[in-house]
Amino acid sequence: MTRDEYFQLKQKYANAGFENMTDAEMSEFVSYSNTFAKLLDTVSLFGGDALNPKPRMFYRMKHIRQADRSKIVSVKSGLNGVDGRIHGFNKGELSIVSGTNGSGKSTWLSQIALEAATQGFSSVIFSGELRAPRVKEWLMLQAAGRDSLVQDGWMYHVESSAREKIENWMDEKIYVYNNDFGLAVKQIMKALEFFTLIMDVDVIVLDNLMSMDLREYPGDKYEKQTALTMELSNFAKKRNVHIFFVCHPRKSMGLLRKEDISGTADITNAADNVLIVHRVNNDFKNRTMDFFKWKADAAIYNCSNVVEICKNRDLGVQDVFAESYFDQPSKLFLNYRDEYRHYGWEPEKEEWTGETPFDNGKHDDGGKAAETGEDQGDRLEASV
Ligand SMILES: Nc1ncnc2c1ncn2[C@@H]1O[C@H](COP(=O)(O)OP(=O)(O)OP(=O)(O)O)[C@@H](O)[C@H]1O
Repeated sequence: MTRDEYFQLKQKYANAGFENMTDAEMSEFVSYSNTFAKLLDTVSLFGGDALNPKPRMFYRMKHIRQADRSKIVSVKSGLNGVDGRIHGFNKGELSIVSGTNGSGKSTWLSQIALEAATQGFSSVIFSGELRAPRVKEWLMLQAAGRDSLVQDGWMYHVESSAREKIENWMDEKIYVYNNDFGLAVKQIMKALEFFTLIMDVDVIVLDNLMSMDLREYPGDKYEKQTALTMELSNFAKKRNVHIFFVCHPRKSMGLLRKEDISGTADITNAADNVLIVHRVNNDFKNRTMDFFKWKADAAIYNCSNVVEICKNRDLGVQDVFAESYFDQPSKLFLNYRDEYRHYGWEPEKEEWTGETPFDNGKHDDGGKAAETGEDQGDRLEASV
């Protein structure tokens, strides 16, 4: 069949109704369909052929490779209640992190950069509100952990012997954007594009939407925010990084829900994960008792911060509350009160288990056993 014949037949049958076809037309149609089916296999209608590869605009089923979950690279947060349920944060995806002022968003994300570094991933942090020295100080305290801090009045400092080791270890693993280069979002995106092209970057923390200057984007406030979120989602895929994007809520009172996150629903729709960091204070207790009908003695109220998974596109997880215990001196989110989080700057050391020949080997963790992975997640849901 020539090209012209093919197009003539295609035209002829484009709007053909089977009921009006003669036998001759029907057999012509059948042979056309057969030819067409062969054409699909040989001609580059749905993408290129071996000699002339082109991206396919539409896939046929047999062209679609089976998803291989073993190829997904994910960064663990270190919080068992989160990692146990969503198996970490996949590269190529976007997470929105929200929470009221002071709930611990920046603190947790700074810790994730350390967790990532310990797993061999590198991160870039944009902090619109904290200057680079402050970002570094928080990272230093967290990396040092309780055992390598010295108290000075109400302040804590990293022991001088640990300081240099931590600094050297973090040096090419965690980068901080210099705000002097501007907070205009186009400039930040250009800088990230350039940086991720020349350096291996796995995680980007953008803290936060409100501190970015969106004036260069068209449209009203909400359209600008939506445009940025879509751009971040595409950027994460294109550059194969995981982006944590901090978005404040629209309201400052009441129990924060996914719908209260700033901007329109487009922001959370575009994200692969939506997480809310809550601080477990009296307000949180009262409002969750009211909203979820949790009991006053629910185990979740023993912890200090909760990370709520509101949306997880990959595994469909939602309504999971991951408990954490905030360690004030080191600013670490811990899985249980006396946990020792180990970061890559120091050699692995045996964690103190509290076991002596005379006790029953239990941690002082508010009555809960230390657990990891799935078990922890299951327990958390059961505990409220
Ligand atoms: N449960 C807690 N108990 C005591 N202090 C905490 C707790 N959680 C976080 N903090 C501390 O509160 C301060 C504010 O935390 P952080 O900046 O991480 O909050 P945030 O949610 O990012 O706030 P913002 O929305 O204002 O940027 C930090 O010094 C942090 O270490």
